[in-house]
Amino acid sequence: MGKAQKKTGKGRLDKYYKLAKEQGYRARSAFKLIQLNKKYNFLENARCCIDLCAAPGGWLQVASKYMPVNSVIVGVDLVPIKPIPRVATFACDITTPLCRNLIRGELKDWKADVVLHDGAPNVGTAWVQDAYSQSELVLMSMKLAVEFLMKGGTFVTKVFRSADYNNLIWVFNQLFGKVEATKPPSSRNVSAEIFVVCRDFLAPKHIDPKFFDPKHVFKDLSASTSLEGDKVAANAQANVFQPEKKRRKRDGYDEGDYTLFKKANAADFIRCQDAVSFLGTVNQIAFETEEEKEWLAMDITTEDVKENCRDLKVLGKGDFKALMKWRTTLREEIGLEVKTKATEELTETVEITEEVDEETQISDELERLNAEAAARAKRERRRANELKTRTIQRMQLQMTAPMDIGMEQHDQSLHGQEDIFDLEHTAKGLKKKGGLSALADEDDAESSDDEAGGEDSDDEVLDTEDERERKVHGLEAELDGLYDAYQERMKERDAKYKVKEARKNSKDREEWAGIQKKDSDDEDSDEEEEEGGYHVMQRAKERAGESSDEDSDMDSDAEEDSGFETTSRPAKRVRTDAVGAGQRKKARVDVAPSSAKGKEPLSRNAQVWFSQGLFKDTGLSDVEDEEEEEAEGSDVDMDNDEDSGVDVQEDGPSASENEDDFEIVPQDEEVDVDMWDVEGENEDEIKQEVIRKHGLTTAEAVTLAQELVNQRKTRTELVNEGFNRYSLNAKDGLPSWFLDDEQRHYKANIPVTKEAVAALRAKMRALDARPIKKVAEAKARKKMKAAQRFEKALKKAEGVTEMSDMTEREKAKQVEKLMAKGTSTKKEKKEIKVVVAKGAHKGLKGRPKGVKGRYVMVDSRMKKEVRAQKRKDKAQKKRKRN
Ligand SMILES: C[S@@+](CC[C@H](N)C(=O)[O-])C[C@H]1O[C@@H](n2cnc3c(N)ncnc32)[C@H](O)[C@@H]1O
Repeated sequence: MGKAQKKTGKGRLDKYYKLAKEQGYRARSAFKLIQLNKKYNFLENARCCIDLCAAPGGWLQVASKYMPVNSVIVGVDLVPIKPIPRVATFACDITTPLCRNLIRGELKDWKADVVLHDGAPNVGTAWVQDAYSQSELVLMSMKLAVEFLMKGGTFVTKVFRSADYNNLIWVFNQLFGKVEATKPPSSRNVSAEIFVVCRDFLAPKHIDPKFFDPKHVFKDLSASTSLEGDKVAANAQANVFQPEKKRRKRDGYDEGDYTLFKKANAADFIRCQDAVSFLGTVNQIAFETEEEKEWLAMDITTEDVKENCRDLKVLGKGDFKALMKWRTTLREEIGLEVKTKATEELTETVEITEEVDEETQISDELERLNAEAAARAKRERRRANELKTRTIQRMQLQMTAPMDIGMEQHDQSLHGQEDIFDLEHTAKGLKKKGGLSALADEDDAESSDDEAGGEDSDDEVLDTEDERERKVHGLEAELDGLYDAYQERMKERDAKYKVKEARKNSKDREEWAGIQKKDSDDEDSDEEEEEGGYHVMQRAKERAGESSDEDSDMDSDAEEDSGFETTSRPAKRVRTDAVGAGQRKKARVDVAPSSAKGKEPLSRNAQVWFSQGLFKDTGLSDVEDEEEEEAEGSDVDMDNDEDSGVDVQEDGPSASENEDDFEIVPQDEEVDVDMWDVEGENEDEIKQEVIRKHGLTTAEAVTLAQELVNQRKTRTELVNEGFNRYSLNAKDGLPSWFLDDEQRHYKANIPVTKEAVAALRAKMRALDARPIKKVAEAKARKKMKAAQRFEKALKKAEGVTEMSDMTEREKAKQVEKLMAKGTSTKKEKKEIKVVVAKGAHKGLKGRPKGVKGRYVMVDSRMKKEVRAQKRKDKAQKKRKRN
């Protein structure tokens, strides 16, 4: 038995208890209604519902959730119900006329589509209604139901499988078209409750009042009582003599007695007529009264007897015999002489039983001798299977027999929400909360309760195991599929992800970790990553066709400045192809000087070094090669390019080939796996592409170049170092999520020198600092005009100094003025006054009085008159011509 299994109170903390807590239902019974509704769908279309015996309100919560908004929901119970939105509640006894009136007041003229009843008499409390048995309560609830139900309505009620059961069903059948009894999976097996769903209310005009009269409905009960009594006795005997075998109580529970545990007083046992039946029906004999306590203190009441009285359900044959002997002795002691006869009878019975036992023992022994080995093997097998089942249950939480949870496996009654009965999900949820073991334990308990089922469990377990394997495979496949789909979606939506992918691809192809530079540190590698991101971003943009004019400006700028001409050129080509033909021409003009400039920053040493044969293959000597290419290309394109004498662009098929050269090669796992296959023809091409593409644009490449230039490394060393522990990392058969994870966290420590990083940073900074082209042009224009003004001022100043009729002081002043004017960037605006000649001034020539500085004379009508005059002149000219 599991530790988490709280069996107190019928194992209250079961999965539905937990689910109810999780989902905010007030009672685990809410799931009973959910499951009933899932099966019969009576809530979805209901507009009015009455819940009789509704406290604490679990069913009301479900009704409120599943019924359409604005439906009328009324809940009644003896105890007050905490408010629930959209639900009217009141405390009342459903068997009283007051309750009827209250419901009527609440419903007004409405009729109910559904009446629910989950009532159970509050046995053991002081309520008046205790007098009512469950069956009577059901009958009362039905009485209310038929009063408020509309034709075709549904009545759901809980009944206990007692002797009244059939009578109740008969009555239901008289009033409803369809009557079905069902036990929802959430109803505990140990509970005798069953739910009857009565649909299609016939709404007869006249209902026989006898249908609601318990005396009438249950009238044949007493007749069957003696029969029942016999059955109970027989059952009890069976319980006593075969305590290890639980007999199912198929005849229902005794009226008002729905508990399994029974305690009786010792006096009852001693004084009862049928001690055997007594022992078969009672679980414990208690010594509570003074008299009984005296019996307890007597010598004949041995420790064994006391122990046996504590738990009668585990009595062995010897125990039983001892208990019966004790009873007989005690009866004699207390002088129950009148009963002596009966005692003798009973003693005889015991003796007979003893004889039967001896026979059974002999046959048992024989049986044991014959089948001992087989039985033991079977037992062991069963135990192993039980263990397996338990493990599987724990793993899957799928309930070995789906019927344990029944229809809820695909419960959609939660309106498209997560299926609470889909234990795959539920299990996960519970697992998180540590409820898994509790669930599994509960299942264990249930399975151990049901021992009879254990015999057939072999096949079941095997099936479950196969199923489990299949399930695990299925889940894995599903997970893979989901992961792929997730990646696809990420690619589609997330530009950043594209960039990351591109970076990943390029890194995969590089796989270079050869140079072990001691002064490299984490910071450097981080910087390298940062730097690499820019280029990857550019490449990703190019692939996605995102290049813009601004980008192209940046590129051209970059190229002008770059000391890494070889690498920036291919990027340029791709870009120029991407833009339109007109732009291409312009771009080519930009390229020409940059390529010429590009060589400058390479030191002589470097140039000499890169011109070696070694770099012919690696692409680091591409400067010259590409110049040659350009020369050839220019011949082809000369005709098209009027402005440019230089053309680095090849049109036609060869151009597109080149274009392909600079596209990111889709990541091919084979490339990684076969990377050291010397005979692989593609390998060199791929390498060349990588080199051409990256060249000295990455910090690693710069480091590598430095190492080579400074003769710290030879080619052989470089190649040897290429074989490292990372190079043999085969990726065959590994799931993609694992590879992705590795990609993210398992990084080769690529040594990068600080110098390399600094060089690339400086380059980036220079790029960032450069203004865009138009601004630069405007600035240049401004500068040029300033220079022109200055020159002009200088010339004027020279003229001033040469003047002989001016004093030196005057000359100095004049020159100063001129120079100030020449260097000033501000343009002086000449203020012109507009003077309207009015009155006496009209037609006057010369400066009008009181006006200083520049002025212009205007007439108030001048504009119109001038235009009119022009029109006239024009017309005259025309006439003359004609
Ligand atoms: C099992 S509970 C109902 C649980 C409820 N369906 C839920 O989901 O929360 C049974 C209820 O019946 C109520 N009850 C018993 N006899 C009653 C009566 N005569 N009138 C009204 N309520 C009664 C009890 O007070 C108790 O709250």
